[in-house]
Amino acid sequence: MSGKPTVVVRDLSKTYRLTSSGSIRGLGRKTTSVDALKSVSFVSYRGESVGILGKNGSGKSTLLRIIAGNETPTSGLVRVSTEPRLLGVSAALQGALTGRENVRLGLLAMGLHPDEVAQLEESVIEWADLTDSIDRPLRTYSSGMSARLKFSIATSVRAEILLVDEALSTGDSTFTSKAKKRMDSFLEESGTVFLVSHGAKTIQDNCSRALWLHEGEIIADGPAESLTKRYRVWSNRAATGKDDEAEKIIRETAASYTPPAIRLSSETASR
Ligand SMILES: Nc1ncnc2c1ncn2[C@@H]1O[C@H](COP(=O)(O)OP(=O)(O)OP(=O)(O)O)[C@@H](O)[C@H]1O
Repeated sequence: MSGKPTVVVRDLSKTYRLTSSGSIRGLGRKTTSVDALKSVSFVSYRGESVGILGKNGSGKSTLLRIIAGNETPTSGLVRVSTEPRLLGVSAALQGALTGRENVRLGLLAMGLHPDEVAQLEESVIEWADLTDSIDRPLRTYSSGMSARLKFSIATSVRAEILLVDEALSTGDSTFTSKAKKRMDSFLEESGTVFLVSHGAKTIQDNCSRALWLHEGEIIADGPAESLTKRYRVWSNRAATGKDDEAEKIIRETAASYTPPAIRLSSETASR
């Protein structure tokens, strides 16, 4: 990859510590910890669409939240070329407000001036294909309609780094292909898209590169086409109870992965 680096992640780890009241009268409170990410390293470049694959609880959303700056890592380094925009289907839109009010609120929340909001509003609604229902409360929308609206709001303003958490798997096929076009035009303008999914197909259809997270660690980083094929085989073995075979795939995949050695130009310069 010859483009400019957009996200640099080095030795990133995240441990959540949970305290529970373990016994009567709060005596013997227990602290447990979850290693959500373990020494994750990679560099993304302009023009790349990077899929983050992995089973439930493998650390995908945690990684995205840390890149977005919404969460602090326990250790490690994250550098971004510009402020990333995180687009997640679970992010807050207000059910009691109309679609239009949500568009305004969303755009204002993204830091736009009210004049810019007024200028963009109609195009956001049009892209989401919600002209007829835009003045209805959002809570009356189907999940596909909400996903379209959210995607339209979040992608209406250019960002060099776009982080998408599962949004594409919520819509119907028309929306999925529209969303893909929008992402492609974004990539043509030299952005980087990160897309989180447990669905190999979503990643295969939308990404050039994939990272496979397993229990908080990257076990593969490579072309989406070949990596998603391997992931599918693993996923099939795991789902059909062929645990030994699934485990073997994980072991072999992890064994052939070498984390990148990352040195920042500032570090090189100081030598
Ligand atoms: N705020 C939190 N407090 C405690 N544990 C957390 C928190 N957020 C995530 N975790 C734990 O960290 C691990 C990774 O979670 P994360 O949501 O990043 O995984 P994921 O791959 O995105 O999962 P899914 O595909 O189910 O959304 C899980 O074990 C999860 O329970």
